[in-house]
Amino acid sequence: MSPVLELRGLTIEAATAGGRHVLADGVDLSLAAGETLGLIGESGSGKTTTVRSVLGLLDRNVAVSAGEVRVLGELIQAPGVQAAGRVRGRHVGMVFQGASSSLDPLMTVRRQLREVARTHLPRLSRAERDARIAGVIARMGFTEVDRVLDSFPHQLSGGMRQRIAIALAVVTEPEVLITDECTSALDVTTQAEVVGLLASLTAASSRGTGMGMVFVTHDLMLAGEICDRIAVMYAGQIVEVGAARELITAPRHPYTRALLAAIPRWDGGEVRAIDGTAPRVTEDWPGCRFAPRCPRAEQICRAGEVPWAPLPGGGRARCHFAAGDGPGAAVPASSARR
Ligand SMILES: Nc1ncnc2c1ncn2[C@@H]1O[C@H](COP(=O)(O)OP(=O)(O)OP(=O)(O)O)[C@@H](O)[C@H]1O
Repeated sequence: MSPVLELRGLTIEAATAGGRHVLADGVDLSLAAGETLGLIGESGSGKTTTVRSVLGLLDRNVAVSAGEVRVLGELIQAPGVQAAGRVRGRHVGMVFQGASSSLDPLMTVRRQLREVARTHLPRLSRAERDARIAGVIARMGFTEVDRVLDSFPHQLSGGMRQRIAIALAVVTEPEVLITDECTSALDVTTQAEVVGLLASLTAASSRGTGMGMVFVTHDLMLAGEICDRIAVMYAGQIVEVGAARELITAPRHPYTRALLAAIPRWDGGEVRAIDGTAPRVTEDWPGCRFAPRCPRAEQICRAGEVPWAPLPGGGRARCHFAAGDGPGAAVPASSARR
């Protein structure tokens, strides 16, 4: 089956006073119907820029300089092509961090949902749209549907508002849902509720509407819980992609391994912060971008473009040493010999 969302060689640049910066560099990703793809990486790695390009919501000084984005096979972003408006809201839904605070405080939930439905589902009758709206509120786990629909945002809790933000994104039954740190501002219990809800939406829709989800987060363990596959982004490049379980239990790229080592553990195991900071990338950056922070980097890593290495579990990693023996054994051949 063809992917619902496809990014091919997507390169996004920003024009700044300090010159051109590459915010996303040759990003290749695809999302199948009903699949949840995690996009993870440190702050500033380019996750938001990448997904905003799908929505056509890039800043004015930022543009796609190479590659393309397709939704349901249709070209919506490429150099000189900006057609995301054709799919945004109808075929691609979005939920951002703090999305609940972007609800209109002066409109009831029902009115806000009606506006979205009227804009994107003009062929449905009013009765059909209202039935769709009541249905989506029930799917969000609300039992008192009319009470919620007649509420103003301030009458609802933060977690309820976030569920309304999700309802607004999925009421059109989009084929693609993009969520960007949409649970970060919530307390742990509410976060668990919202994550469970998102998981149930894609699980249900994989039999029904086939909605695929891109789940942007800096939280690798959360991505592991909810995602089928995970793509790890570093300094504008995807450096490892694989099945979620495989990637977390047997990470191959040193950056993925470093991210895992930086997660606090219950068993008192050592937590290792990643030394240094991610670079801002200008146009010509030779070699592996993680090399300056990588404990295992060798001369070859700094020399030129690093090819993708296919991994045993079906994933791939952009590291010369990713195919080493054993789980996570992405070590240079010379170190391995020592
Ligand atoms: N309009 C802009 N002009 C110049 N640089 C920008 C612009 N927007 C973003 N950037 C830079 O692009 C890089 C990637 O930012 P982006 O927000 O995509 O990263 P992120 O991985 O989503 O980070 P976070 O998790 O903090 O949201 C950062 O270095 C950021 O400063």
